[in-house]
Amino acid sequence: MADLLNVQDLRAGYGEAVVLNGVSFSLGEGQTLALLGRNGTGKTTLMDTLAGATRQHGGSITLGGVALHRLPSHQRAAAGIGWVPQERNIFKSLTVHENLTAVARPGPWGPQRVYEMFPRLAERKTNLGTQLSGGEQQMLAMGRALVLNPKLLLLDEPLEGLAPIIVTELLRAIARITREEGLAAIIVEQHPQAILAISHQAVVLDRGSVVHSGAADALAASPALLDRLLGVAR
Ligand SMILES: Nc1ncnc2c1ncn2[C@@H]1O[C@H](COP(=O)(O)OP(=O)(O)OP(=O)(O)O)[C@@H](O)[C@H]1O
Repeated sequence: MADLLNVQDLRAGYGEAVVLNGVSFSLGEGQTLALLGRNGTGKTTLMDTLAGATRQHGGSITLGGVALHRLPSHQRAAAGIGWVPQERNIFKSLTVHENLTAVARPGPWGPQRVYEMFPRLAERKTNLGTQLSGGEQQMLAMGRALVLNPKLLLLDEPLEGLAPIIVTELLRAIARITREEGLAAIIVEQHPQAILAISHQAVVLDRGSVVHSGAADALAASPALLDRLLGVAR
């Protein structure tokens, strides 16, 4: 299978500070990768670096053969990165529908398809971002990334702080988008079992380096290894 994303010997961080030190991995088209690790190990820094929001000190990132290194964030979106940051960053003064139409790019994903995926958003089309619950904001943030018609979706802790019923709804949508619709994704999660269950690959970071890389189902089936890598057999 052809690689969609190739990360080689990546060094990146904030200003002069280097957080990621020699990170390498690749991801095939249509594959989902669970990005795991204890707190503060560099997961968000890696997502932000793929999206162009940190300082890259060395190494390379290619998406579909295109080098991303010199591209600013908005050009990476055009190159195929659909980034859903931890803070969600929706436009709070715009309506749900305006949030989606403001960034939509040509392709199979448009606002209508987002509403089919997230019926709650369809009901809130004319509500402002400020009027949405945390779960609805997360759905809108994902919808906004989807209407960019990306090649790779980056989801940074999409389930954090949400009620169990919303977590179930979001997990079902994420599984549909990745497993059924075949969109490649990298998903960061603190509680890995649910994400490992829908991922093909797993990468574990520790202190800015990759300490484990392999099949997601093998890691999910190894509580002792999960315990060693993440601290608890979750
Ligand atoms: N804006 C920033 N400026 C400087 N250092 C930062 C910044 N953001 C994060 N760091 C540092 O980078 C390191 C990695 O943090 P990062 O947020 O990437 O980890 P993480 O694995 O995503 O953690 P968590 O699970 O807590 O979100 C930490 O030492 C953190 O203090």
